[in-house]
Amino acid sequence: MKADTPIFEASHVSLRFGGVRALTDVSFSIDKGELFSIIGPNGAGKTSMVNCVSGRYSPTEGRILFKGRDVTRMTPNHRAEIGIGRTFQNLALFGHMTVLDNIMVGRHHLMRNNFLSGALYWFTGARTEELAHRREIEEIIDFLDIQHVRKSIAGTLSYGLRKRVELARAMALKPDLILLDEPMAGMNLEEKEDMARYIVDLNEEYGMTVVMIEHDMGVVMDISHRIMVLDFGKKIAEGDPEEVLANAHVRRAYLGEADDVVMDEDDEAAAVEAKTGKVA
Ligand SMILES: Nc1ncnc2c1ncn2[C@@H]1O[C@H](COP(=O)(O)OP(=O)(O)OP(=O)(O)O)[C@@H](O)[C@H]1O
Repeated sequence: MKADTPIFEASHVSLRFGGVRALTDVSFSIDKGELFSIIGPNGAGKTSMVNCVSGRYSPTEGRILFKGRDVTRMTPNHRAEIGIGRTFQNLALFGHMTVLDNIMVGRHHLMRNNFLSGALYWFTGARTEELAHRREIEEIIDFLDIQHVRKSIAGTLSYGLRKRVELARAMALKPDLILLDEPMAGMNLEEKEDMARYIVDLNEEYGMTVVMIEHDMGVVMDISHRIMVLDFGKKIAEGDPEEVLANAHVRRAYLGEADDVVMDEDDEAAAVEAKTGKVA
């Protein structure tokens, strides 16, 4: 990858579900080290976009590039292997397993050796590998302040702590790009503040590029370097927090403010579609 190649690029991405247009011709790019947020009203296409990045959905049209490589048709597992990690809007932890085991699950693909393979374990370097692996996991556990619950069963923890464990699992994959789907959802103010700090630190200290969907505008404006705004599946604005806040399209989409932006025919059609689920 050339030094100036963006770590991620979406080029003219459209996504349809039958007659519903979830995304229409969305293009954007993210530089290595950015903390990039995607915002927009309900149904704007944020989750659809993130799913196109993670590989859960394949765009109907357009291309997805990661580190300069075309990954448009690559499976989510393969994308995870090359450095795209994610958390989910709804928690996806194994509730009956311990915190530690949940985090280890995230790491399996990184391990060259199967460390359960008996005698080979001692002679193949698997043991050294496992020790290094454990050390890194413990570092992440310390980083997210979850030492005190490492042996607890995940399903018994508070919601805020479970969100943190889920973040630990995604971080354990050592992704270059981490997708955070509503990391503050359902949290109280204190939990939100903690989570915001962890996200800034994982971006700055671990050097992970972050793509975040979040409904809490205070947090988004506070920690994002750049923000893309979607409305009815289209990109309506992109820029730093100040630019986005000052943008007339955004004010209308969020606050219902009248402005001098006139909807074109496609916008009207998308609006009808979003309300009725039918292509106009
Ligand atoms: N699997 C699906 N099948 C059919 N339609 C879908 C599917 N996923 C999303 N959509 C539709 O695509 C549009 C965009 O949805 P999406 O979930 O991406 O929006 P969002 O911005 O993430 O919304 P929210 O903030 O409510 O989570 C909506 O009209 C939605 O109903």
